[in-house]
Amino acid sequence: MRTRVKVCCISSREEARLAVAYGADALGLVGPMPSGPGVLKDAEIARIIPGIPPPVASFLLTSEVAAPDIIAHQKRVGANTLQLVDSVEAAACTAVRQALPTVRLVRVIHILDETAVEEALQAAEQADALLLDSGNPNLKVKQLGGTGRAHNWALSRKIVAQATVPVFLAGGLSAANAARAIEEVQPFGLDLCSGVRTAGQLDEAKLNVFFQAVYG
Ligand SMILES: O=C(O)c1ccccc1N[C@@H]1O[C@H](COP(=O)(O)O)[C@@H](O)[C@H]1O
Repeated sequence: MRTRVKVCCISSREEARLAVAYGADALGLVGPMPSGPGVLKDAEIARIIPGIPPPVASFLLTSEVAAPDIIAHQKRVGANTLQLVDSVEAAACTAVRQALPTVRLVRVIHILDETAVEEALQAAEQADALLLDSGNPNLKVKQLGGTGRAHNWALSRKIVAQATVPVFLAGGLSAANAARAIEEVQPFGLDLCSGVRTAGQLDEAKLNVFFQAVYG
């Protein structure tokens, strides 16, 4: 199976074009967050999304947790996929699905310890895909992604082996560890932000070596 790639923290139409040119299957646009390097204003996200060609998916990363707020966020920007980076109740996910039946839901699980395995398998019941990242929602200023850190991939492997939906692996990925991540975790897709950036900008040379590492 071909490993899909999502390039996150897209900050302009030019970055979107570059990531798609190298083979990105999905682009991530980061809405307001308590922390992280890739945050954009909703108006900027709404300007970038119409430039993303089909069939490339547009993921809106939202830190909203209440159904009306998640729905309103999607409507402001028009993404076809919602990446829920914080902990969202099952009932809220059901309400979002009912209100936005054509929008895909990707639920993020931050891999802190073994309890993440059960959390992920339960979250999969209200998700089109899971995304395993390395944030820490328990901190005073929450980290909900974009940390540049890898987590315990043995736990991610357990989730991939048992999940009923596709699983993306994120957190500290780059050309240096992409092949090992694919071999050890066998995810549906890889998702990365800082590993293809230099001084915050999408770096074509890093994109090139990353895609070579993934596809050879
Ligand atoms: O990048 C951010 O600013 C961000 C903020 C809050 C939640 C998620 C965020 N980005 C996501 O984090 C992963 C991993 O980032 P990295 O590769 O470790 O730098 C990234 O792919 C985005 O999905």
